[in-house]
Amino acid sequence: MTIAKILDQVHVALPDNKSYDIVIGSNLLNQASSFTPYCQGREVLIVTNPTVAQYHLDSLLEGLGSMCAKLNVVEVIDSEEAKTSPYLEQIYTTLLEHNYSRRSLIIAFGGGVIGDLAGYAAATYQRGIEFLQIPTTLLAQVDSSIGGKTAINHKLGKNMIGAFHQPCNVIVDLEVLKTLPARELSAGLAEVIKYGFIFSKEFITYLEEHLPLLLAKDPTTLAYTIARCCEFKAKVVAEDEKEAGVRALLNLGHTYGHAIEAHQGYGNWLHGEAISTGMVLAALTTLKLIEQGQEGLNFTADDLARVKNLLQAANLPIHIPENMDAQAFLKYMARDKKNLANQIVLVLFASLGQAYVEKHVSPQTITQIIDAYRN
Ligand SMILES: NC(=O)c1ccc[n+]([C@@H]2O[C@H](COP(=O)([O-])OP(=O)(O)OC[C@H]3O[C@@H](n4cnc5c(N)ncnc54)[C@H](O)[C@@H]3O)[C@@H](O)[C@H]2O)c1
Ligand SMILES: O=C(O)C(=O)C[C@@H](O)[C@H](O)[C@H](O)COP(=O)(O)O
Ligand SMILES: [Zn+2]
Repeated sequence: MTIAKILDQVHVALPDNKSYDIVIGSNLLNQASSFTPYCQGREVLIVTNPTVAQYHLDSLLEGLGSMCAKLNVVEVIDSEEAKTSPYLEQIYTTLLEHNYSRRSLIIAFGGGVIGDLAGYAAATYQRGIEFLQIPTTLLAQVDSSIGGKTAINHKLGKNMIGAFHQPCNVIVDLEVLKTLPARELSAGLAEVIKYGFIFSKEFITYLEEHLPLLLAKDPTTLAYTIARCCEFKAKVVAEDEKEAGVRALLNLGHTYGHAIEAHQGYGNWLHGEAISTGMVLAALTTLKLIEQGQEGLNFTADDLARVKNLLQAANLPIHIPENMDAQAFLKYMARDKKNLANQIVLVLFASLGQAYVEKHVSPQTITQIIDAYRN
């Protein structure tokens, strides 16, 4: 058996006994029982999909051994479409058919789609049961498995039906990334790069220098990068669990990006791809506000070029889909969860490596930005 190794551990500090650890390491799955106490003697349901199951389920089942009092697996379809009611229903039905109780535990074993769906099932089944995150994509390891945002989509808007429900533990096994397709790795890198844009110019420079190693899945570089991202997210979630303030910064690029995902049909643009273009639009919005005379912003055309270059180096799109005009964006942006009384709220660049929440961008300005970038 390959030896399991813990490489890092990040604590998410929350009130009301909701704190938990993110355990980062290699070969953790097939010795899972050693790294999480939460399955011992519990009735456990693993929620996954056929792709993840094909590659990694045997390993996890081996790792859980006989520690669970009951263990079943439910596989939903492998698609963003899984974040809809029929698949939530599939999980509830499995739980009920096997008499799972309030003391039972759900394991979300997959990417962000599985995490959001299984997390929402856990938040709502019998008014809420515990769940454990075992994220298997880069995106899920650095972002979606942490912080307790769980949701399904609505055709009129992304993640519109959901709940804040924190996991009891997050187990990040770097080994699973070996089977992750290149396009999905790049989508995860969009959220990695996002942390640099929001919180740290030094991290941007690190990513500019280490992107080839990340794309080559170099284990040391991946481990360092994932741990730094988990730290960024853990800190902001600890400060503002339910997005009353600073947590909104994690939405950089998402107001534009979610509009792209919904308009294109969920899954056609990957989430990371949509927010890549969304972050370029956020940068263009900052530049537009500076042009309009807004003070206190320190962002230049050279910074925009760095934003675009880094995203492109990660093989991410930076252009608007051809079939989307400003009206198409505004239709979805008007329903964004951050909005206040009919005012679109955007997360923009205060400078390169520092984001802020902007409450005063008009639909006319957004139209000008999109029209200019399309041509
Ligand atoms: N809750 C949050 O805070 C949060 C944060 C960011 C994104 N999200 C959500 O996460 C979703 C995107 O997540 P994602 O990018 O992980 O996509 P995903 O869950 O669809 O996974 C991407 C693809 O990779 C496959 N896959 C997963 N692990 C694999 C592995 N180890 N090897 C091979 N293939 C593997 C999946 O089956 C899928 O086909 C979106 O719905 C987005 O809205 C949520
Ligand atoms: O954790 C957060 O907070 C985030 O905003 C992380 C985002 O990367 C993620 O895509 C999240 O699901 C978006 O949340 P939403 O509230 O805009 O749906
Ligand atoms: Zn995101």
